[in-house]
Amino acid sequence: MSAILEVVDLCFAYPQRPTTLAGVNLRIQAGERVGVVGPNGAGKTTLFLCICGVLGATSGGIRLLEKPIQKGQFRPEIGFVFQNPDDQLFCPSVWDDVAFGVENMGVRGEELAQRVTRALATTGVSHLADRVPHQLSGGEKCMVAIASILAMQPQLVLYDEPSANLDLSARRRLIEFLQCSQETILLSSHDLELLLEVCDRVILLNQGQVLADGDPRVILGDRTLMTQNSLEVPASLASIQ
Ligand SMILES: Nc1ncnc2c1ncn2[C@@H]1O[C@H](COP(=O)(O)OP(=O)(O)OP(=O)(O)O)[C@@H](O)[C@H]1O
Repeated sequence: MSAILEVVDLCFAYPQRPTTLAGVNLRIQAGERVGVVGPNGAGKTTLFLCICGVLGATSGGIRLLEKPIQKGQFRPEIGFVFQNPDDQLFCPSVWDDVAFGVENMGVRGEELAQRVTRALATTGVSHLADRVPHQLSGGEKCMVAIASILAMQPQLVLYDEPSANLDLSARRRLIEFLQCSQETILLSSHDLELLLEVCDRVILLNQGQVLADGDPRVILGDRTLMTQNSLEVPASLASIQ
């Protein structure tokens, strides 16, 4: 079966810095929901920035839908939801923000309106369409930022710490949304309980290398592996051991 995303021997170093990604290999099939865990500085965000072409690999390669990712080249098949929605929302209204990326793809008129309407409905924020983005709550901004990506109809969505700064009910809405979402997902988070609820596979990254790849309950429940990598077994798994 062909992969939607293939990362082969990916290495990356920031200028004048030691290697951040040291030979990452990853193969993701369409429809998978893959969590990425690892301690601070493990290279999770850097990996995402390479996958979406913001950073160029030092060596190795990335293929999305069998076509190589090239630095700086816009690929609408991939969407990146930033950790901080304020980095993503800058228009005078929510509607404009959700329309922005789609318009840049050259979509206009009825199709543009339909895509924005659908993305707002899918993320449960249709009622916010006329609001000023920077006046929204953290949870509202998070869902609007996701809507702005979904409107571009990506096949693979990268979520970088999507539950950071969300209260319990906003986090719950996010989990329910992710559980029903149709796209292939790569989701980096320190919220291991969220990963257990959403993901069917987890990758453990540390010092720029994939140290484990498999069933979330097996990997996140492995006390030795977790401790060695400055992580903790999530409470829901610790209680059943
Ligand atoms: N723009 C940059 N220039 C130089 N070094 C950077 C840059 N961005 C990140 N780094 C370094 O690269 C390493 C990996 O950072 P990265 O943000 O990818 O880790 P992370 O796993 O996402 O961490 P966290 O869980 O804390 O968000 C860190 O040592 C970090 O200091």
